[in-house]
Formats: sequence, structure tokens, C-alpha cells
Amino acid sequence: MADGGGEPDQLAGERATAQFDVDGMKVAWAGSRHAVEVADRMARLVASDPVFRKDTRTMLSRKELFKDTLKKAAHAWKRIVELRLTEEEANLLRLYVDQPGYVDLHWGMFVPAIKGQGTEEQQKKWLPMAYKFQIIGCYAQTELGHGSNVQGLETTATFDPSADEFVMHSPTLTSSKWWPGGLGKASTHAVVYARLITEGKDYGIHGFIVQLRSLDDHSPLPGVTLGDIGGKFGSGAYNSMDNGVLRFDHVRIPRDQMLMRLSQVTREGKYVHSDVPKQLLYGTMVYVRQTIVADASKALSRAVCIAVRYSAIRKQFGSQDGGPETQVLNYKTQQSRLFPLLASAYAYRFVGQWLKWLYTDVTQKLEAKDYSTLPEAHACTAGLKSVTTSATADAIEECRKLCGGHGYLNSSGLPELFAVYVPACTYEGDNVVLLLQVSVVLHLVARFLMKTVAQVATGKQPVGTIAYMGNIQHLMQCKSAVNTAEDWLNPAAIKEVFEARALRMAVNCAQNISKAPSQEEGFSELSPDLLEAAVAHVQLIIVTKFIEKLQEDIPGPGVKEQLQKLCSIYALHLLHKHLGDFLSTGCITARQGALANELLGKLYAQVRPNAVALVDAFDYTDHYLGSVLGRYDGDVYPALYEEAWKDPLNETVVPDGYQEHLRPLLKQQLKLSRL
Ligand SMILES: CCCCCCCCCCCCCCCCCCCCCC(=O)SCCNC(=O)CCNC(=O)[C@H](O)C(C)(C)COP(=O)(O)OP(=O)(O)OC[C@H]1O[C@@H](n2cnc3c(N)ncnc32)[C@H](O)[C@@H]1OP(=O)(O)O
Ligand SMILES: Cc1cc2nc3c(=O)[nH]c(=O)nc-3n(C[C@H](O)[C@H](O)[C@H](O)COP(=O)(O)OP(=O)(O)OC[C@H]3O[C@@H](n4cnc5c(N)ncnc54)[C@H](O)[C@@H]3O)c2cc1C
Repeated sequence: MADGGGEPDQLAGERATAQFDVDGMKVAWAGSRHAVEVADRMARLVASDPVFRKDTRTMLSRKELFKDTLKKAAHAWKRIVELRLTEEEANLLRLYVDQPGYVDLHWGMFVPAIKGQGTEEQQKKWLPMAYKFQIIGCYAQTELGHGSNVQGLETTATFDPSADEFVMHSPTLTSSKWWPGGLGKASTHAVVYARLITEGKDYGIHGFIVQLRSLDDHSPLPGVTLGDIGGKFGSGAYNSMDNGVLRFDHVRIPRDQMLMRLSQVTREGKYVHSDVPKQLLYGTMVYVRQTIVADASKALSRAVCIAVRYSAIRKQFGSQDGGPETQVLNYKTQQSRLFPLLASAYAYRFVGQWLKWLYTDVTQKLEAKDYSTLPEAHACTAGLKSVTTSATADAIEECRKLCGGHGYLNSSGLPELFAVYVPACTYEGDNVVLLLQVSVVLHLVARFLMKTVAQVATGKQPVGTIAYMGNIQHLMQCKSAVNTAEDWLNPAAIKEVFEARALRMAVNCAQNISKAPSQEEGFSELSPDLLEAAVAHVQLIIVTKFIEKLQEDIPGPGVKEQLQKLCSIYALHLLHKHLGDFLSTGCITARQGALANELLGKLYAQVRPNAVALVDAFDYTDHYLGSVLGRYDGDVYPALYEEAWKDPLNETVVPDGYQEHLRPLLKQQLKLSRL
């Protein structure tokens, strides 16, 4: 078939212009040579297995899609067992299967909830069953009436000492559990969050393991009402997941199914709280938020990979003298929209790796009963989850636009990626609610520092990601020394202005709040400003972690140089986007802002010959990308053409409905025109 202008060789030419070692970049991206090798092996295993095909997914009905998800999950498990895959390999295999389903919640929330909140005895009882899939679990927290406000949940777990049991009950319609993934059709068990009531007193929210369905025939147990909550945004996408509704009518469970690591109810019904902080109840959410930050870089890099490769293939408009058409990737506007997203994918990848380290560190400290870093872990996971998911959702949509009309086709992979990704801004904590959590911390520190600024050198210093706030005297007054565009290449110059901006915004908020009649009123009135201060703080963390990554030994010719350029692009595009913040807080002058923009233009030109190789370094198979526009070989047009014919609408030449609706209409119009 004639390619009508597409040039399959085009990407080979692009790859030849790369100025760095792609293999070395793969290692930097994945974290180690071992990580590249395992990911590659698992991605190919999935791509070569016909059961994992997904090219017609968006054409399936909801029922077909759900059944297909069950089939894939069972087949994935079979392969995991047959091949005796390690945990690392199994997680990657599930990632590359790339179809949200009950297993995500089983492994991602049910198991971690029992590990984090169950006693050793409870873990010994429940985890082996969960590990062997003898039971399937989900995380049932959100209700019809409350999601963000966990303390507002209404489901009750009332202790009955006469039977040594809890009675689970949904007292109102709004107390129905609503949203939990895997609950609707697949799960046999759930960790249910409910108000614990004993001796007539309400002790607030606690977790309970509750069996929901029979292990013989999967029917709901007596007193349990279960169902799916209905179709969701987009075709395919998150509709593979059975988000569910659950109601209890006085369902009894043994006392030992309350998760008792944090607090216990004795045989007599006494409530006992251990010395573990009660916020550990939220530990599963912290764990998942951390994984969501890593997922942001995966989703963003997929979209960017598609948009970069396609932009190198797509041509529009010739030179003025009728010469060949221009690759759209050569347009400066395309570069200025796309390359910051490419840089963001790398930035999120590295901050995700750092956050994983932080989470592991906090977990080890918790095991040793050191709870001091818990607030830092909460603020970092909440803030990074919020900022990276919001930016990624916007970026996927931008990549769709960067692919023009073809980006709107399901076969581009972008509509489904967008539809499956956008709820990340809501689940595991609405992004605004989470940023407000960060701003509480910032406000407290800023207020404390303002009061103690005189003695800050001797006073208690902030640590971790808020350590920079201790440098308040310098950061409140400093003026950037940048004098030429190239001065912005200096990481110290960038770090200083990002720190000054974040601190000044937090201090401004604290000063304004202190003028309000009460702190509560001030906080409420200034919450939009507090959100912006929180965003500035989180962006600083991402920039800082990228800069720190570059201080490591990064092997491979040219790899570090490319990452340095991407780091500058990431930071300077933020500076450009939030210029108002930097100017209004007096961190930079208008001229320095213009110099940053000038440098950005130069950096885009330097990234241009490396762009395709930089997305190749993500090492994605065509199967995982799921996009005719993002194909590795760049042979886009024949693939688009072939894909169209697979649509069920093309099964017949004359469409169903012609006889009933089109023919009579056409005949009638013909008669009228003859009158
Ligand atoms: C086919 C397509 C193919 C393409 C594929 C494409 C692939 C692309 C990839 C896409 C992936 C696809 C699939 C993945 C599956 C994902 C599954 C998603 C599952 C989602 C599961 C969920 O969605 S599950 C529910 C989550 N629901 C929340 O998230 C509620 C938020 N709501 C709260 O979290 C609390 O409600 C809130 C606000 C803190 C107030 O908490 P509160 O009421 O207690 O009140 P306060 O704010 O006063 O907090 C009191 C004190 O606790 C401190 N503190 C608070 N939290 C703390 C914490 N966590 N750790 C430590 N400390 C904490 C705080 O800092 C205060 O400290 P202090 O007292 O010292 O100031
Ligand atoms: C795809 C998907 C999967 C999910 N999976 C699960 C699951 O497995 N298990 C589970 O338990 N739950 C699950 N959830 C539920 C999810 O965790 C909640 O939807 C989420 O926490 C947001 O809560 P909400 O729906 O109550 O939003 P709301 O809080 O009602 O948000 C509505 C609006 O109010 C704003 N708002 C709320 N509070 C404040 C405030 N204090 N200040 C300012 N603005 C505020 C929000 O920003 C938002 O704009 C899932 C949700 C989705 C979409």
C-alpha cells in the first residue's frame, strides 16, 4: 500500500542523530541494568502472548470488557505461577498487561492494609490466603456521602460482647460503600472502614476484614448487598474495573477480624489504644500515593513517546519555495509544548524513585517504633501525588492535541490513556484536599519561623524537604544574580529562586492569615493562596530531586549531558509558566525571566535531534504503548488505515439501520424534491 506521505525510514534517521548512548539512558530511567533487563523481559512476555492482546478493547461492551479482564487476570496469575516469577517480575507483568482490574486493589490495597494494620497473628492468618488467591480482597473506605472526609464515614461496627462479634451495618443510604475497585463483582473479602462502637461509645474509624461473598458459589453472604456502580468515562479505560456498592444489614463478624495493630477491643468490650500513632490507619493510602507518583511518570512517558514519534513522522506545510513539507516536530511551537512534557516525564521518574526510597526509610523507622518522619512522609506523598497527577492528566490531553486529528482516534491510544488516567486526580485523595494537607504543614513552619526568625540560627531547625525554610533570613531577601541566559544553567541559581519563591509564598500566606479574626477563618479565606504556596513547595521538591540525581555517577556517553538539559528545561518551563509568582515575590526581575525564556528556546533546539532517542529510552513495546501513532518503526499511515477497518461499523458495507431509518428518509426526500 502507498504510504501517502508517511516515511517508515524517518525514525531510523531520527535515531541516527542522537548524541548520547540510549542504552545508558535506559539504565538511568529504569534505575539499574537489572531493572532494564527484567522490565524488558516481562514486557516482551506479555506482548508475545495472544491472551494479552488489547487492540480491540475500546470496541468491547462493558460485559465483554469485564470478562476479558477476568480472563487476563487469571492468565497472568497462571503465567506467574508456572514461570515462578519473583514479586518484582510479577508486578511488572501485571503492569504490562495494562488493564485495570480487581488485582490492582487486591495487591495494591487489601494486602498492604492487612500488613500495615493487622497484628502478626492476623497477618499469619490472612496473608497466605491472599497470596495464593484463595480469597480476593478490596479496600472499602469511600461511601456515597463521604470520600475525602474519612472521619465523616457512617458505616458502623458495633461490638456485641454476648457473641464476641462486631455487627457491621449501613444505617443510611449515604453510608453505602461506593467506589471501591474490585468490590462490584470480583472480591470475596474487603477491608472495610467503619465507626467502631463499643460500650455505647463511638471510637471513630477503624478497619475490619469482612467476608462478602461465598467461597463456594460467589453469591453475596446474608445481609450483604453488592453491585457495580455503573459505566465510567471513556471507552475501555477504567470500565474494566468493577467499582462497587456495598450495604450491610447487621452482618456479624468475629471480634478478631478487627485490624488490631493500632488499637484493640478486648473480650469484655474495652477499647485499648496502643502507642502507635492513630494516623497509621491512613498508612495504606500513603503507600498507594507513593506508587501513584511512580505511575505518573509511566503514563506521561507513554503519552510523550507517542507524541514525539508521531511528530517526527507527521509533516505539514512546505518551505516557501515549494520544497518538502516540514516535520511538525521542527516547529518551535510544537517543541515548546512537547519538550517540557518530555522533561517532566524524566523529572517525575526521578522524584518517584526518591519517594520510594523515602517510603522504605519511613517504613523501617516505623518498625523500630520511630514515628518522627511520618508527617514528612505524609506531606511529601500527598503533595507529590497531587502535583504530578494533575500535570500528567493535562499533559496527556496536550499530547492528544499535539497529534492533531489522529490523536482523537482510539487507535492513537491517547483517548483511553487519558480516560484511564484522569481519575488519578481524584482517587487516593482529591488533589485539592491533599494540597491543603501540605499547606497546613507549610503554614505551621512559616508561622513558627516568622516568630523565631531572630533566633532561628539557634532554634529548632526544619528538616527533610522543608529544611530550606530554615534559611529564612537569606531567602526572604536574596536577589537572583543571573545576568545572562546561560547563567540559568547553574543548578544553584535555579534552586535559590525556587526556594525563595516557595518560602516567600508560604510566609505571605502566614502573614495574611495572622491578620484574620481567627486562624480558621484566615485559613479558609486564604486557601486558594495556600494551594499555590503548596504547589510552589512541591515543584521545588521535584526540581531539587532532579538536581540531586545529576550529582550521582550516571554512566554512558552523553547521558548526563542530556539529563542536565532536561533538568534545566523542567525548571525553566515552570519558571516561565509561573512567572507571576517569581516576579510578585521579587525573586527575579522581568529581565531575568526573559533570559530564562531565551535559554529555553536554545535548549529546545539542542534536545530536538535527541528527542526520538530520549523516548526510546523508556523502552516501551508497541504492545504496551497501544498506539498506531507511537509505533517504534514509525510506519503510521498503513497502520491507521488498517486499524479503521477493524471497527465493527465496517463489518457491513451498508450499515444496520439503513432499511429502517436511512432508506425511508432518503426516499421521502427524493419524493419531496420531485414535487
Ligand atoms: C484500560 C486502560 C489502559 C491504559 C492504562 C494506563 C495506565 C496508567 C496508569 C494508571 C493507573 C491505573 C490503575 C492503578 C490502580 C489505582 C487504584 C486506585 C485506587 C484508589 C483507591 C482509593 O481511592 S482509596 C480511598 C482514598 N481516600 C482518600 O484518600 C481520602 C482522603 N482523605 C484523607 O486522607 C483524610 O481524610 C485527610 C484529608 C488527610 C484528613 O484527615 P483527618 O480527618 O484525620 O484530619 P486532619 O487533616 O486534621 O489530620 C489529622 C492529623 O493527621 C495527619 N495526617 C493526615 N493524614 C495522614 C497520613 N496519611 N499519614 C500521616 N499523618 C496524616 C495530619 O497532618 C494531621 O496532623 P496534625 O494533627 O499533626 O496536624
Ligand atoms: C476511579 C476511582 C477509583 C476509586 N477506588 C476506590 C477504592 O478502591 N476504594 C475506596 O475506598 N475509594 C475509591 N475511590 C474513591 C476516592 O477515593 C474518592 O472519590 C476520593 O477520595 C475523593 O473523595 P470524594 O469523591 O468524596 O470527593 P469530594 O470530597 O466530594 O470532592 C468534591 C469537590 O469538593 C472539593 N473539596 C472537598 N473537600 C474540600 C475541602 N476540605 N476544601 C476544599 N475543597 C474540598 C474537592 O476538591 C472536589 O472539587 C475511587 C474513586 C475513583 C474515581
